[in-house]
Amino acid sequence: MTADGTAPDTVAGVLRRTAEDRWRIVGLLPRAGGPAVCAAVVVNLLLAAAPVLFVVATSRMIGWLPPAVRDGVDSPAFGHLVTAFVVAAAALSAQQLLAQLQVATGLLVQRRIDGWVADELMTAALGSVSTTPLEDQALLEQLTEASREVEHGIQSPGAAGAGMLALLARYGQLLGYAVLVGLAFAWWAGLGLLVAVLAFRHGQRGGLRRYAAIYGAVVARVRRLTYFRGVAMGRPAAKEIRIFGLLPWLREQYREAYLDWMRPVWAQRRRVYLKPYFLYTAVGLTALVAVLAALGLAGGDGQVGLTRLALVIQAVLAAVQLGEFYPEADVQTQFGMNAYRAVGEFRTGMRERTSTGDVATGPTVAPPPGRVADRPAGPADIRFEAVSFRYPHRTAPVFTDLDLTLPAGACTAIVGLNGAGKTTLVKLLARLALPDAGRITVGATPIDDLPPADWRRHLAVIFQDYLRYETSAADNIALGAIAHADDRDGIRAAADAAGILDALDALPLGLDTPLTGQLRGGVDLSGGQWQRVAIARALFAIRHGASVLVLDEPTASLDVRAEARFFDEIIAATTGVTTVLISHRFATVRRADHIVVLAQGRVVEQGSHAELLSLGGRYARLFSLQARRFATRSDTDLSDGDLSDGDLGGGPVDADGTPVDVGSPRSAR
Ligand SMILES: Nc1ncnc2c1ncn2[C@@H]1O[C@H](COP(=O)(O)OP(=O)(O)OP(=O)(O)O)[C@@H](O)[C@H]1O
Repeated sequence: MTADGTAPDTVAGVLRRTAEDRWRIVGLLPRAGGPAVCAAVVVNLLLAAAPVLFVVATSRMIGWLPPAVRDGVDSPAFGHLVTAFVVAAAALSAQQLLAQLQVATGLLVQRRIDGWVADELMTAALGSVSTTPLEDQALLEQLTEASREVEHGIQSPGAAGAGMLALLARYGQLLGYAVLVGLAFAWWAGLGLLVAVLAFRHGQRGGLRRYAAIYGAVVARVRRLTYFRGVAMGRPAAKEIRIFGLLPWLREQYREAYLDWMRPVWAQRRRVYLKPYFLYTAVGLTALVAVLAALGLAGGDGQVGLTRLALVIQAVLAAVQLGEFYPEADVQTQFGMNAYRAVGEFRTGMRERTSTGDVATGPTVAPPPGRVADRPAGPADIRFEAVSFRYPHRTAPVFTDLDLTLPAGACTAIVGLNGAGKTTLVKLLARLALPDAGRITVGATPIDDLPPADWRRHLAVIFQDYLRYETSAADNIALGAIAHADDRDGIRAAADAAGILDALDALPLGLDTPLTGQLRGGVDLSGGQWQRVAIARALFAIRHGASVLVLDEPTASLDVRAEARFFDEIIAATTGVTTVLISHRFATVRRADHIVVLAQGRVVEQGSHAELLSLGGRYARLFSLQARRFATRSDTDLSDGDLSDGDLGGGPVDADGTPVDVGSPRSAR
């Protein structure tokens, strides 16, 4: 049952939902702007009138033809014939011109509506403080469906709006023909014609509506299809596909995904299209035959003159053609309405899944340059107090009563096995996920009390899966503090601190080079160079007021020398900034002021590198495991002295593999 209690498959239910969907699209029209919509309405009404006028004029031509032939070129009948011809020709030409104008005004309306809907969609998608609602697969499917149509603009809400306006031309025409038949012959015949054509139309359009419903029910399966197509044709996977010879496998996966998607649609096609089509065609034909039979009888009896006979026959034939599929409106309105329904459902879904504290308040854009965001006074410790958190649809919590302090102005390294919750900790800190229990405070202030946008302006976070923006190198750095994008010196300084300035300067357009191989004149970077650009982005944010730096696996792609110098070159540039460093690499971790070991959703050990080693616990075991591995490798494989100093492992070790602590804590640098 639907919300209004109407069973979805009853005629009333279908009519009601169709009317609601259409009304929603009509409600979108003002978004295209009054003048554009008015122009489109006028064009479509004229496009309705022109063919009707053509039928009238050509019928008059037929009527005047016998007397004109009989009386010669100087006769008034010939004059009427010429006038009718000119009107018919003008109506025909106008029709051609108006068809072009219909496309142009339709596109304008479509683009404006789609722009507005895309905006709505983005606002809804970013409307929650946390990213948790977007972990919900049902919601993600709605977002995918809605954004796909809006993006492609073929079956989008905007196309539906333009399609609705185009229907004015078709139904206006139909009404015109029915009125002509009514005036020239009989009103019951005009009505009969209307019924016949609408029955044909219903057979066509209803089939499309049912088809769209079946298609909509399996649309989630398109995702797999799109995924395999993307993998097969996209650049990122090109190497692996070749190396592992995956083309046959991919082809098979694609074929299976396609069949999985289309099979239910094919299975039902006959039911939804063919049977109703025959039914409504039979009804339409009956009504049509009745009208034409009555006309034939009246014509035979001499009750209807030549002009009127020609008029009615032409009107009926032209009207019958309107019982067909409308390429300029039908698919657009049907699928565009579905897309807009998906937008609405996504918005509602976001609202429902967004708890009260999860609604973004305040501006989400960066403040103008010069305006310092409200900030907690002075550097302050950040505390996780009895924080519990579990992802939706997961049974096991990531954290249970987590207590943790990130000391102000110090560098805290977070260590733990895969899946221990390190990245989740950062999401909680950035309010991209909200605790189920407990709280996070900065100084004495719970971060929940700060407007999310303001709190996030204090953070410079580079996640493991940081973004590689397809824009210039300078922009890639400036996006850390977008309001200061014109601070060219700052961008250069951040790039320099991240050790990437020379490489960027050497690009064809220097810092203005687009960082992508997909654009002409663009250049792609290596993984390590990208990582440095991302680090530079965070440093730029720090330069413009962020006071908490979070780097998730910042040295994962750095070469051995760069990793060894990471602290001296990068972390040194952020003295006094509260820094959180997540890393599996002890050469990076060991120099942090404070090290926290996470396991089973809690802090199991914490202290300095030396303290944790002397504790002989989990950290010491992990450290010596990594150090021993590399000590063995350095004995046998590595002859380069540079590599043995601060390499991928824990640094120097003594003869039996026990790590030797030579790393200076950050506070002592
Ligand atoms: N979006 C998500 N939805 C559901 N579960 C998730 C999600 N992200 C992470 N998890 C789960 O939460 C737990 C912690 O993940 P998290 O990414 O925080 O670990 P991590 O310590 O950063 O791991 P790694 O060292 O591999 O990066 C894992 O069990 C993971 O499977």
